[in-house]
Amino acid sequence: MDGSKNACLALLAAAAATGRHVKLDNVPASADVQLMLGLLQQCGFRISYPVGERGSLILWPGTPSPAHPELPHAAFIRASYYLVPALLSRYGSAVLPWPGGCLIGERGMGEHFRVYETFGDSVHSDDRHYRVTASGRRLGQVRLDLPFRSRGATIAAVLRAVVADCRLTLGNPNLSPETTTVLAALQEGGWDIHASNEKIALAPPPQSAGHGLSWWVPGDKVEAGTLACALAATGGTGRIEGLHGPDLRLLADLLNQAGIPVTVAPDAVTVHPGSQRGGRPLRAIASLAPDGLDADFEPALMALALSLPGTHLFGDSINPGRHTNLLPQLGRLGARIDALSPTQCRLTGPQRLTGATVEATDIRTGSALLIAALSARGTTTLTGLDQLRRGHADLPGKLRALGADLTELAR
Ligand SMILES: CC(=O)N[C@H]1[C@@H](OP(=O)(O)OP(=O)(O)OC[C@H]2O[C@@H](n3ccc(=O)[nH]c3=O)[C@H](O)[C@@H]2O)O[C@H](CO)[C@@H](O)[C@@H]1O
Ligand SMILES: C=C(OP(=O)(O)O)C(=O)O
Repeated sequence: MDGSKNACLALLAAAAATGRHVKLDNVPASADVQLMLGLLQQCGFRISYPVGERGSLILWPGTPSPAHPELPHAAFIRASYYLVPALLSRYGSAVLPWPGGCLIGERGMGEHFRVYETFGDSVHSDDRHYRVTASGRRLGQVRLDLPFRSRGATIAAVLRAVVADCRLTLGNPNLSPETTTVLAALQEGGWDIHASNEKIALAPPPQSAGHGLSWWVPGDKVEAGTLACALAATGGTGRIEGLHGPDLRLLADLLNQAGIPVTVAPDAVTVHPGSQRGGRPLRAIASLAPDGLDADFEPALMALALSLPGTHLFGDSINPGRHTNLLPQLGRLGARIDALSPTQCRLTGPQRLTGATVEATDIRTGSALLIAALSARGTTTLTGLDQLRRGHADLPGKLRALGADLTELAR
């Protein structure tokens, strides 16, 4: 299993915010991570790759570029928003194009802006860019409550407190594995952090000049979940290693309830042989609530459900354009799915799918289509591989390792 793209992007921004030398291991070779590294270099951060250590890099502050660079490529990834704190610390302001990433509906930034304003920063935007300007005021303690548990806004608040060298009390935080990975990394650097579902309380290290750090990108839970669903959809068995097992707990519970025996170890998940009969229908509703289903698991579960008996229910109101992307593509394979609303749908399985040409319109639509294609009769051609490559180092290669008959036609 490669490292998680979404955890890695947050860790890279956290490393930049600390201003220290950080060695990062298990960095996935995904396009979004490469793009983030390029953005950091444009701001003067230096990166070296230790010889013979695949997936490792060392990031250090280098010399800031004399002026805030134009960062047009930041428009291609959602996680460029994580760079604001490091840019504020380098240049006193952060000017970035509106973030991109998966086109899965309206993806606001208002909570990020409210975070910065609570720190005393001013925010201005036009139709192409947003600009955050640091107040320059010395802060002792910042308190705020998020209205909903945004992962991006939670990490933004934490990293803003890191560069302000101040205390933070953040109510109603997001504590997804991507967030707790950043919190654990900062704890290693001396930040005093207490996190619960009610709040994150953070205090800076006693001395600001700190030692170098060594962090590990956790295995990609979404990639592992995708592989587990692919195994389950094809009646296969296999063990997926190199992940943080608890990150797969909820997905494993859903599969077990659906009659697919799955066990979770501290660093692996195993899909066992078993019949899919007698299981309960899947109910996969994405949620930002503590212990809610991560939205990025839902498309793979939908693809799996097409091979499972029963009437299954799905919802993702966090990413309101997800179903708009996914349902028509699954439809090209012959899937019959009832859209109950733009963000909720129902399907009855098992269904016979037939190979066709389909498009990975976003990362998780691409992986769901690979799962559906593996259980379809005939050959499926998947286009839009750049989306898959944004999120994964080599998802097709891992599916091949599990026995999939899958060839990449062109790079
Ligand atoms: C790089 C990364 O980790 N991306 C993940 C992150 O995206 P994303 O950054 O969208 O996730 P957040 O949890 O921060 O936000 C969820 C949703 O809340 C809304 N919102 C968020 C912030 C804000 O300031 N204003 C606002 O309106 C947006 O519609 C957004 O789509 O979490 C999503 C939901 O789990 C995942 O699908 C994405 O894979
Ligand atoms: C939605 C995703 O990514 P991003 O937020 O970077 O667009 C994803 O990883 O599935």
